[in-house]
Amino acid sequence: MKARFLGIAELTDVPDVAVVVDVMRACTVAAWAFARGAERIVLAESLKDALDLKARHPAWAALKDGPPAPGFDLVNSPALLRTADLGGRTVVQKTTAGTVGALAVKDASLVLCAGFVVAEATARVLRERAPRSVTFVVTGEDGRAEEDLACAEYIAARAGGAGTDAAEFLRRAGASRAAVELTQGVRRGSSPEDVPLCLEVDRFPFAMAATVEDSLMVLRRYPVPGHPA
Ligand SMILES: O=C(O)[C@H](CS(=O)(=O)O)OP(=O)(O)O
Ligand SMILES: [Mg+2]
Repeated sequence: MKARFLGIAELTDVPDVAVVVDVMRACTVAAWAFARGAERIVLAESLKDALDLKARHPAWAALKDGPPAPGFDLVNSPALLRTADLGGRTVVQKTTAGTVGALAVKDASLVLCAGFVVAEATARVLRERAPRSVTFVVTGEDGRAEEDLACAEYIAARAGGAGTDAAEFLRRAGASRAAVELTQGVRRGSSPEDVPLCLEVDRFPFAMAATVEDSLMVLRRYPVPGHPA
């Protein structure tokens, strides 16, 4: 399996298989939303689209990054989400990087969304599918976000079958600009517990895949052989 690591702006073709990585925090938040019972996550193109969807579907939960805002029910924080009851609900998510990265590869035949919390499940899907090449979308900081690159490289190594120690990858992610800013409370709508939650390797047994459904990009749990979805 050949792996390439690209920022969103570097995507010039439609990949066959794409893994969209946003450790801090969109993909970690998405995984927690599923763990808290969400049925699906609609990835919105814009804040306006998110609010329009919420207005048309009042039972849905709208989520954005940054500070809490009128019309939105949730912020992009795993720590603040982990006590939410989202049983059976649809979440609409709009963030600066993660949701944008997923939408940028919506025409790929397989779009997985990942962070450390679903690393092995994601790698396992790749091992099973065994594509000739995988495009890792490093969503943060124009493809240079160290937490996303480290996680992408870790998943690629695991997908290659190597027995890979997570420690050095986690050290890089923990020293990233995003981790520092989240720890210092520079980023709004956050908790001091967000960084450790984003660095929990294999916290969840499921992978996450996004597909276009009725013109919306919808993220769902993706069954992993040998694990409950
Ligand atoms: O919410 C996040 O972690 C970031 C944006 S910021 O940290 O609020 O500036 O968005 P994401 O798309 O999850 O990287
Ligand atoms: Mg990010």
